[in-house]
Amino acid sequence: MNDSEDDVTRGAAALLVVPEWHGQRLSRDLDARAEEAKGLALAIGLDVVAVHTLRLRQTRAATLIGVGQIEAIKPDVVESAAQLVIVDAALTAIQQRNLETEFGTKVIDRTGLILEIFGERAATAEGRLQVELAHLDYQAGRLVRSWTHLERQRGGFGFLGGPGETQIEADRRMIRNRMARIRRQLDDARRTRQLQRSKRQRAPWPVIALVGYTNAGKSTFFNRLTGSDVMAEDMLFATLDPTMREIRLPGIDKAILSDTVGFVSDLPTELVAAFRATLEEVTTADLIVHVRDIAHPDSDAQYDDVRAILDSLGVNGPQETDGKHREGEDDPRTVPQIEIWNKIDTADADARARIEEMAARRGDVAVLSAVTGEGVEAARTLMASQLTARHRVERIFLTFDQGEAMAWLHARGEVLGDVAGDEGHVLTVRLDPADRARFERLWPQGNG
Ligand SMILES: Nc1nc2c(ncn2[C@@H]2O[C@H](COP(=O)(O)OP(=O)(O)OP(=O)(O)O)[C@@H](O)[C@H]2O)c(=O)[nH]1
Ligand SMILES: [Mg+2]
Repeated sequence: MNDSEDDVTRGAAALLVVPEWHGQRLSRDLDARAEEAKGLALAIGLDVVAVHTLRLRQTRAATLIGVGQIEAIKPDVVESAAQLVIVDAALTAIQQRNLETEFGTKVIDRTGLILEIFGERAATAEGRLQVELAHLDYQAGRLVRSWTHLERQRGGFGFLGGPGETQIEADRRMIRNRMARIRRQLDDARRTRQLQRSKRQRAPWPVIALVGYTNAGKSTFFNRLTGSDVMAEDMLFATLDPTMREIRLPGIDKAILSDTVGFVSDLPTELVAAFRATLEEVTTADLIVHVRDIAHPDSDAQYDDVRAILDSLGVNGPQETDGKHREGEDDPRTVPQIEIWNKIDTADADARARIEEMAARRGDVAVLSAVTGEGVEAARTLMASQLTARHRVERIFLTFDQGEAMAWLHARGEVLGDVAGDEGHVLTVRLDPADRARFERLWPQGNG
């Protein structure tokens, strides 16, 4: 095995292998997949010097890809002076090791790559713990020498140079202990966050969460709406930790807009939990805005990936077979959703006409360009109308000393009437059913 892997860092030359085999991710275009994988590599500063897309008739247990294909790639590894080979698939520990021997370089798979990015991007203490946990989980299954942020951080676990049994056992124990400690720390962090969130729920402002596939343009749209300057780049996973800002919408004085981590297909299972925790904000949002790169060749496949994650978060409500949004759904866990079909400026005239026609048939879609600003006003109006669409008119009695509840109702709903009696007010308020329930929790009616 090659011994130079510790030098593999940012700027390293990488050769990318994108295999495809029957029954796997057929919804995606192989070239688009190669582009995405390149984007992932770029996101941690690797320099992709060569790309090999492969069609496999069957996968090989020892190396995933075929012997002939390995032989075909080998000379290119040498010629391109690649220090690293990235395989855009999930490799077993054995496959990874065998390929490293064949190529004489480090080999990482898609999971390893995404873990690297998350490791580099996680900015909060909790985010870092989650990523480390995912990384340890991944490591535990493959106690071989490997290139990981963990090693870079802690100077290695001693996987170097084919460790003996005892060394591996010791490493395993160390990993288990560390994982247990992280889980405890994460539990603490989660409790703190829940506390903070329940405080925030008292705040009367509606929360809008932007979600979407990585690079769809969430941060660009966010910046346009908020006039702020969140990192928006042609880079996958530019945003990892959620960012929140106040915005104004037509008829809504104040709402909180939250930018979130981008989704990606085949998210490593080890990372799904970390990913979900990052997205917890989304589950308590008043409106989910799904930002899509509508001109991307894999736009539909990306849509399905995002919907699947939203399903797993439980925000899509009871599932219908056609996967369409439900109209007038009252399940309190269901968060209303709209779609932003972004990057319309990059579509050619024909595609644009088709896209606009499709959007016109739906009441929950806004077509726009976050870069040129075209369509953004209409999107703001759509967001505002969706926030108020489910509202019902309610009558609520408040005693004179319930000033805080009164202010909450004024901010959160639309007060249509206020009749003062001997003991208090009877307010006629247009309110979202979810807010009605929230109000009931905050100020239970009947005790005051
Ligand atoms: N042409 C065009 N480019 C856009 C548009 N919106 C965003 N982009 C570009 O797409 C790239 C990604 O934009 P971001 O806003 O960072 O995307 P994101 O969804 O926040 O990505 P992650 O944070 O990585 O998940 C950037 O290069 C943007 O300039 C658009 O409407 N038109
Ligand atoms: Mg972003």
